[in-house]
Amino acid sequence: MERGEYYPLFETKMGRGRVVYRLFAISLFVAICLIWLHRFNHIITITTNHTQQEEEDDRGIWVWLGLLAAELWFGFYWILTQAFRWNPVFRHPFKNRLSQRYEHMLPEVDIFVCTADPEIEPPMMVINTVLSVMAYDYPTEKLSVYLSDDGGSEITFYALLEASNFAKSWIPFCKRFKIEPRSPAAYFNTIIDSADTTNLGHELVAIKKLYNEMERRIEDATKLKRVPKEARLKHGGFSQWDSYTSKRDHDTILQIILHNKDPNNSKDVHGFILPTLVYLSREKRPQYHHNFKAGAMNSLLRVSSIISNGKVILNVDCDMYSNNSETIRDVLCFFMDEKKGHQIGFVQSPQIFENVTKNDIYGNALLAISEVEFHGADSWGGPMYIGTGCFHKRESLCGMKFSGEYKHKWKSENDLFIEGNLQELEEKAKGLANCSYEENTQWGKEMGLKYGCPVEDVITGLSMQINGWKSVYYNPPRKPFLVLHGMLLERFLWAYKWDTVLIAYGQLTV
Ligand SMILES: O=c1ccn([C@@H]2O[C@H](COP(=O)(O)OP(=O)(O)O[C@H]3O[C@H](CO)[C@@H](O)[C@H](O)[C@H]3O)[C@@H](O)[C@H]2O)c(=O)[nH]1
Ligand SMILES: [Mn+2]
Repeated sequence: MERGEYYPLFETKMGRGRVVYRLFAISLFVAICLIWLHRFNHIITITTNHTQQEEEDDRGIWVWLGLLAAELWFGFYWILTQAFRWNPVFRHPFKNRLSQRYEHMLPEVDIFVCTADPEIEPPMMVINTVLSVMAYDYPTEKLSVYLSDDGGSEITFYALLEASNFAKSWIPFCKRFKIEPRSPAAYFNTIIDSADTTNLGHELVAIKKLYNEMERRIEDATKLKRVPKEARLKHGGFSQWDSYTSKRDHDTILQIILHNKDPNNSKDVHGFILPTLVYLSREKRPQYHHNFKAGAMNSLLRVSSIISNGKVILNVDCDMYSNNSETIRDVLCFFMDEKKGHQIGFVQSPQIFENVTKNDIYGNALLAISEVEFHGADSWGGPMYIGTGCFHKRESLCGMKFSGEYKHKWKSENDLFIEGNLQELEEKAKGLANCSYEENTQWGKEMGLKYGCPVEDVITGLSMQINGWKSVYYNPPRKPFLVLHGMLLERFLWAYKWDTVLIAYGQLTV
């Protein structure tokens, strides 16, 4: 970069075919107006002109009024939706420039994975998501992965311990062979599909064997609903379940599984540091409302603030794995752009389903939203936050308001200083995930995710925009995330969600 010259870290391109679409939209609008006019005219004629066919017309008027009402409504709705189609924009990050300029001062990134029920969301699925995000192409010492388990399940914890061991081989394998995607299950599926194993040879066979062994142990434990005795004896973390009564009544369970302060256990097979990995099951008591995912996310925000305090936060549901290992770098191009980056509060990527049938005759893939409407929203201050596959600046999520003077300082060093050893840190962090912590605070109102709404993500995103932040929609050809098992699992989850909504609004005790 020459002195004074500014090369942006991303560019925004207008959608092609805008003029054609606008002509089409205007012609449709004229047509809608003509239909309205026609209805009005006819209704006025038959109400004022009572001379001919009076009886017949009187009966017909209700049909005409009904049609007018329907057409007014649909026309009005159509006009509103044009905002999403009028000016679609597309974002293109330049990650080479990011590396050139900021490779040595890339920020810490915290990744929050949420799970809530080991039966609906099997531990194998959860750890595949965790492994996929641990294997991002990003300096591992700047990456922390937190699993929030609202199911408080020992099996999920056991699976995560297994995953932390497997990661020691998996992460170097991913980086060495630059494989995609980095969820082991998804990757092995692509291998079966393409049968292209020749260049990876015995290394692939070895890693697949390790994975299969781990899978068998976890599947066995899941089926038996019991953690193997040896595992329990080996890891002190299981003792935290001693005081456990039920999923809705237990102390905070928190375990820092991998951390660079624990040198014996935090390195991969080649001696390189692994990302920090933390298991959290926040305290639950029957007399306190847990506020579903929003409550879990807010606990994670506080707990992570004293363990890694990443300035950028990625939130994914456990049924959605990372499909592109470069996504963090791409997204940082938006946040770190010297001119436009300051105001960007969050970067949302689409929810794309892994294996929707090719023709998708029922429109299950929701392509109109992900391929058209969100691009349209992006030109009006940005898309909504849809709860998963979203990167936030910690400040925007914690309720800070954006003002014109605000400039984010990306420092080369994290300002977090950890006193004492890991046990002390765990104890301190547990306190932040207690039920009573939020009493008489702004959590759930002005800070963190908002409570009291089944679509907590949408209202949280809107309030960030009210606070002055803009958002960006990032939808590259290789999708950043894929939702697992297509719609089948999603259908189950919807059923489960409506159940939780009914519980919330039916005032049943939870
Ligand atoms: O008490 C709870 C309930 C749910 N979850 C997790 O929250 C996520 C989303 O819940 P789910 O039941 O799967 O809802 P969906 O309708 O599939 O989720 C969509 O809609 C939600 C509400 O708008 C968003 O929060 C999600 O991110 C978005 O994927 C899942 O990972 C759950 O494990 C918790 O952590 N605690
Ligand atoms: Mn879901």
